Amino acid sequence: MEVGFLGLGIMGKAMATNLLRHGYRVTVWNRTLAKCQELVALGATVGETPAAVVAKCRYTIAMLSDPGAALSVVFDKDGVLEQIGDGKGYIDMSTVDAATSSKIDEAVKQKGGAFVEAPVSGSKKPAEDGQLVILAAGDKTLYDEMVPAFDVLGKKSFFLGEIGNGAKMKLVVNMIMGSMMNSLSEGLSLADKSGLSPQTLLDVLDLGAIANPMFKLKGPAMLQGSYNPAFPLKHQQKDMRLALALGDENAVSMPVSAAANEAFKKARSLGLGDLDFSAVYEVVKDASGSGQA
Ligand SMILES: NC(=O)C1=CN([C@@H]2O[C@H](COP(=O)(O)OP(=O)(O)OC[C@H]3O[C@@H](n4cnc5c(N)ncnc54)[C@H](OP(=O)(O)O)[C@@H]3O)[C@@H](O)[C@H]2O)C=CC1
Ligand SMILES: O=CC(=O)O
Repeated sequence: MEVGFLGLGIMGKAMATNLLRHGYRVTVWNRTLAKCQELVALGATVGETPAAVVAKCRYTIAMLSDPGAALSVVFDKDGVLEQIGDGKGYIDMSTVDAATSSKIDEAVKQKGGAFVEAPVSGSKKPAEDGQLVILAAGDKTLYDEMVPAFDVLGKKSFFLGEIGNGAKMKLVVNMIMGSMMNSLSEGLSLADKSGLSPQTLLDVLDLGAIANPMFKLKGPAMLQGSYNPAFPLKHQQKDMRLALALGDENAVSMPVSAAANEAFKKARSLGLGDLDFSAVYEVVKDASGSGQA
């Protein structure tokens, strides 16, 4: 099967690599074209523009940073819309809001193509290991055709019905994750400030009812001040912002998430946006007046 892949950031690179390893023929495009070379070394071919990739491939997957990028790759000159049409499918796996997905869906359908939104839960390592959780919605026929590829990329796919449901599910999940990261940061700060060992706190957490892979993976690195980006903080803040907008639309009060969003915003303003989202700890530590963690 030949697939196109647009966007070779942290996630896209790992996902396209997995497809190549599983025997897919993959044509890649990235805004910064030089990033395609690593994939070429693994057997990919390069399309010069999103339109060129769609012209060549029956199915094209996108994994882009945010709503602006997702829209630009579809609607701008040399974009997806120029070549999408009958018999072609477009699958956007970026984390965006439902309105962005709907705009893309309508435009692709108007041209005779099919569209599935399929954001993913799981970060760099699950992407490398083909262990993502895929939250798909939209055209069911295209979804069914993509299941073999989704099975390479992930450990489980959910089909959630109409367009927008995948985007909304992803935003709810990441809203919870962002709040949990803030809560962990406050806990580590409080432990430190009150004379406890933050590492012992992590050990205690790991044995109890709120043990989870995120605390286990990120906690020790946070104590080292090590924030090599798996999930960039700027993307987590984008997800908090979009989730809060969804809460606004539905008149759902979310004070915990709103406070977490402020901490991520503050971290961005301090230039931490390209670090891992766990770098929000630096902001929480400062706000609590905590010393060394
Ligand atoms: N990292 C993670 O753990 C996870 C991320 N996600 C989501 O997946 C998506 C990708 O994340 P990730 O790979 O980490 O992000 P990166 O920041 O590593 O990569 C972003 C990609 O988007 C491209 N891009 C950005 N702006 C534009 C634009 N205006 N036009 C065209 N291309 C653009 C970048 O191109 P260029 O190389 O030229 O900058 C790059 O290919 C995001 O929506 C994120 O929220 C979902 C689950 C986990
Ligand atoms: O969107 C990020 C993730 O870890 O999932």
